[in-house]
Amino acid sequence: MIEIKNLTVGTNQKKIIKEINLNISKGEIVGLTGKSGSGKSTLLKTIFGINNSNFKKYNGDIFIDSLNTTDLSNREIRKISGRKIGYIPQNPMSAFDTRYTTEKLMIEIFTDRLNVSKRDAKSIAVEKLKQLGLNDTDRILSSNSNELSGGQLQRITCAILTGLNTDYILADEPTSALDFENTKILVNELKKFKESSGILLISHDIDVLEEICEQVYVMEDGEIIGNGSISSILSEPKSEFMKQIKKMRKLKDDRTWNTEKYCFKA
Ligand SMILES: Nc1ncnc2c1ncn2[C@@H]1O[C@H](COP(=O)(O)OP(=O)(O)OP(=O)(O)O)[C@@H](O)[C@H]1O
Repeated sequence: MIEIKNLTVGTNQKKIIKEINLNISKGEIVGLTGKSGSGKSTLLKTIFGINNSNFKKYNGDIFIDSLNTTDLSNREIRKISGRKIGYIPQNPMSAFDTRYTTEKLMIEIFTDRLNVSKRDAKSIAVEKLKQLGLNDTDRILSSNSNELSGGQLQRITCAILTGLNTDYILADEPTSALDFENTKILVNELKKFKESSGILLISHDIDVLEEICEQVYVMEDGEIIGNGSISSILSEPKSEFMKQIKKMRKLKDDRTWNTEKYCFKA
């Protein structure tokens, strides 16, 4: 289990996330939503140990399967990264080395971490890419990161982490760059993956959160202001942001209904 206890992080001038308490167990996808700038990505980066250099911890602890990772060195973080915990960044471009093709990158990671031959590593890469809807595997594998889109790079990261069978995945808006069909594919992969892993998922997509998260946390101004199922959160929205989401949802439902009515009439 990942346990976050009373975590407060920020710059010298300002606390960005405040007194966060949150748990992620294997077998569940925990959702995280909230206004832009409320601190969601900061929380994920803090858990993964890659926060901005001008940030400091004011208070709190992070435990990953009882190991206190709050003050681990970069070297120690690298050791658990990919095995115990993996991160799908919101802007994956900077996480990839543009000199590497996807094939070189995936083969290197799988041979190193899974102790398999290059041939087996390539088979795993092809299988995982296809599972994530990246069916044009020859092109994807022979491309460098600067020849691929942000959504493709996020799915490649997801393919690497599912290939490694990482214990916990922190995913920062992995569906935001995807069309409907590929969102469905990724959602199904996350659902399958949660059987053996725990996932913390940032999303603004209420339909996605509703479909795959039993527990969703809402952040505002660095604090968690509510949690529960999407239906319970929307039935008693505690902030302006959640009220807006409820309104948007109703508009969408009305539109769907109207469209159906119109189609039937026609
Ligand atoms: N390096 C930094 N120095 C100072 N403040 C920062 C830094 N990085 C982010 N912030 C501030 O921290 C706050 C939280 O940012 P964060 O990226 O965590 O928000 P978010 O909820 O993930 O937003 P979004 O939904 O737009 O991705 C914002 O006000 C942002 O301006």
